[in-house]
Amino acid sequence: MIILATKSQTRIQLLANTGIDFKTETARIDEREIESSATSSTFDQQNLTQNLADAKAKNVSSRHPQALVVGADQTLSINDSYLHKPANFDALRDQLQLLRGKTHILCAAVSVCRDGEVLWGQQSDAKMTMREFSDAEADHVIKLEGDKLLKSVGGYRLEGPSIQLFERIDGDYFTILGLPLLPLLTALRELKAI
Ligand SMILES: Nc1nc2c(ncn2[C@H]2C[C@H](O)[C@@H](COP(=O)(O)OP(=O)(O)OP(=O)(O)O)O2)c(=O)[nH]1
Repeated sequence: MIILATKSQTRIQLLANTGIDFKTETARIDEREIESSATSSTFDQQNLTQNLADAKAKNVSSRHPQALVVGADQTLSINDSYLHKPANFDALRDQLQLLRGKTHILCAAVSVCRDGEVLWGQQSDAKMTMREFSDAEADHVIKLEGDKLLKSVGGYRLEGPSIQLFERIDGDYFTILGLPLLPLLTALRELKAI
């Protein structure tokens, strides 16, 4: 049995769209605690993101040792600082203004675990360059998308009207949505899970 260790509707939909049969369970970890203990040393977004994905997979695997558990995480950095899912619409507007006209990095990591042991993991980055959009343009996107934007680390959903806020995107679509799907499918085939 495959378990996706997430509460993310985006990740659930991405994996469901593949036709693979799986169950979901939320990982019970303190992401901020893991992040704060990591950022005391050098800034290493890939390593932090992979550690978070591993931690989510291991946490659920501890409750389902026979299952193949997939964990994933996504971090956003700009100028070596992390941003997180906006808490409300004011924070969302502030975050979009911070990202406006600049390039930020999305890193998505995925991990496959069984009986508490990480069998495979990989992460990938995407470089996201936003336009110098106006406040009115941002408000229009927020009006169209609503609180779904608060569930996204960048405060945007690439597959929706948010795309109007972007100048350039360098990276894999699935990485941007938070689940490096193609490497995951390869790993699941190699593990004879699909
Ligand atoms: N639909 C959509 N979702 C996005 C996009 N960019 C990021 N996201 C979502 C995917 C994840 O749900 C979220 C990244 O935050 P996390 O990695 O902390 O995951 P989250 O807390 O949502 O769920 P999880 O930790 O897996 O239970 O942002 C996008 O362009 N479109």
